[in-house]
Parts: sequence; structure tokens; C-alpha cells
Amino acid sequence: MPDSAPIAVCIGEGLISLVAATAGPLEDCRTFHRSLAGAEWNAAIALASAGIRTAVVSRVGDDGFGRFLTDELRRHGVDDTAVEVDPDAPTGLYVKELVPRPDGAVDGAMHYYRTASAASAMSPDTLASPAASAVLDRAALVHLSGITPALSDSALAAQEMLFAERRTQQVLSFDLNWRPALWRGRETEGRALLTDFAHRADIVFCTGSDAAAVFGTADPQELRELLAEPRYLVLTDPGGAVAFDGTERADSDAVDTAVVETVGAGDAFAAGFLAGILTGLSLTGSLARAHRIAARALASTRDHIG
Ligand SMILES: Nc1ncnc2c1ncn2[C@@H]1O[C@H](COP(=O)(O)OP(=O)(O)OP(=O)(O)O)[C@@H](O)[C@H]1O
Ligand SMILES: O=C(O)C(=O)C[C@H](O)[C@H](O)CO
Repeated sequence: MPDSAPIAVCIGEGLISLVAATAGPLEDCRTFHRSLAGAEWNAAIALASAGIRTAVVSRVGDDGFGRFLTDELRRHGVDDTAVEVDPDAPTGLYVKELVPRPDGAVDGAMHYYRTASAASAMSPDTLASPAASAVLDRAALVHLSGITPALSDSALAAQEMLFAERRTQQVLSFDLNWRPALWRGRETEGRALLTDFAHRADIVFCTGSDAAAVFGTADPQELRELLAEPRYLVLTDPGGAVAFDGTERADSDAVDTAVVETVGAGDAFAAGFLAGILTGLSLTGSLARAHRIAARALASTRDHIG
């Protein structure tokens, strides 16, 4: 592919995921499974693996975790030239604790260690760097989420700038990703900000539960009336998805699959749908591709991509 070919650009925080190897309180867990996480980075890897030329704009620390994350991008064919390395701040991470339920199943409890991380210092300057400008100037699609605006005022300003100064050729994709833990004490502001981004995006993804939490309803038809501006609106839940484009509504069932790791299914789903739209598939075809890629994510601890 020529270097000038249009690309998809994903912007957000890459994280280290440490998943407890055993169920029970963290203080008793000795072993953790490490992998790459971060909604927009998961989506970038899944997009690249689906054959879409993809770059990430972000920041990591000058540490082993940051090097692991950027190595993973490159290993999957994602352009990491616009990932800045911060000598003074660490790479963010989360720990997933496995909390046993009385019925024998386990729930995952996420603990974030990302305050003052390198990526939370993303700012309009990050987007204006020569490396970021080079990929953004060629971006046919920019994929963002509701996580970045929760990270810091400067990260929020960066996301505002992307919407305000969007290049004419750019499609803006926005995954709502409501993370109450990141908005604690300022939930009302968070809901208002994410609602505003959702109105201004071209493609909006959200889960039914996040839609209920942010927009006050999970009913697809009501949501379409509420969010009339985005060309595509895609609502997901573990059983399936509903998608709207300018004219059509498509309903589809998820692929029946054994679930190994639930976190990240939505990111893989979004990437599959975007890959479908970018390669000219129909609404129904894009949903089918999304479910297939999400099912692959669910079936493995990490290599959900591809
Ligand atoms: N148990 C499941 N079985 C089959 N497919 C699933 C299952 N859970 C999720 N999926 C797939 O992933 C898609 C998104 O699921 P969901 O709406 O639960 O997002 P999510 O996993 O909460 O997102 P996140 O990435 O934010 O964790 C579904 O539409 C489906 O394609
Ligand atoms: O919750 C976040 O901020 C993350 O990005 C971590 C996970 O990778 C994400 O929740 C999956 O969508």
C-alpha cells in the first residue's frame, strides 16, 4: 500500500491489563496474566488485523510496559509512530480481580492504576506533533471513545479539538464507553460531555447498559430519535446488536461462542463494524463481520484480533 493511502486512526490510552490468575481477593492472588488493553488500542489492533491500515495516536511511559504495548501494536501491523514516549510519567494499567459469586461463577472487578499516567497527559499538543499530524492528515476514519475525555482536562481538550477541527474527509467514530469509575463525583458533567460527542460523531457505538446510564434509555428506536445526527448508530448487548444508518434498521444476533474473556468484546465488535463500512459492506454485512470478530475476542485471553 502506498504511504499516502488513507488510514484509520485510533486515539486513546493503551493500558496494561493484569488479570488475576485465581479467583479471590487481590491480596491473595500471586499470579496475573498480562496483556494489552485500552478500548481504542484493542480496536486498532482488530482493525489492522481485519486488513485496514491503522495508526494509533497516544502516549506511553518510558518503561517496560510502554515498550510492550508499542511492540504489540507493531507486531499486529499498527503504525505506532504517533505514540509519544513520556520520560516522566508511567504507562497506565488496570488489574482485574475475579470475585466469586455464590453460584460458583466469577465477576470481574476492574481496578484502575492510571491517574497521572503518560496517556492522561494527552493534549492538543499531542495531536499537533509532526507524527500525529502526518497520520491525521491521511485519516479517512478517526475512532475515539468516551474514556479519553474522562482522563484529564488536557485529554478532553484534545478530543474537543478533533471534533472542532476535523478534516473534511474524516469520518468520526465514537464508542460511548461509559466508565463511571473514571467520572466519580462528576457524573453529570461526564454524561453531558459524552452526549455532546455522540451528537457530533458520524458513527456511534454503545452498549444497552451504557445507553441507559448516559442517555436514560436503552430502547433502540428512542435512541435513534434522540441521536438523529450520527449517520450510523449501533447498539450492542451480549446477545446481539441493532444498527441504524440513514435509512435502514438492521437487527442481528451475536455468534454463539465459548467465552474466555469478556473485556474488549465491544472494541473488537466496533472494529469489525468499521472494517465492514470502510470496505463497502452493507449494514447487515458489517454487523455480521462485527459479531465474528467480537466472538474471536471472547474466545481467547488476548489474541482476539485477527
Ligand atoms: N456472551 C457473548 N456471546 C457471544 N457474543 C458476545 C457475548 N458477549 C458479547 N458478545 C459480542 O460482543 C458484542 C458487544 O457486547 P457488549 O455489548 O456486551 O459489549 P461489551 O463487551 O460490554 O464492551 P466492552 O468492550 O466495553 O467490554 C455483542 O454484540 C456480541 O457480538
Ligand atoms: O476501561 C478502560 O478504560 C479500558 O480501556 C480498558 C479495557 O480495555 C476496556 O474497558 C475494554 O473496552
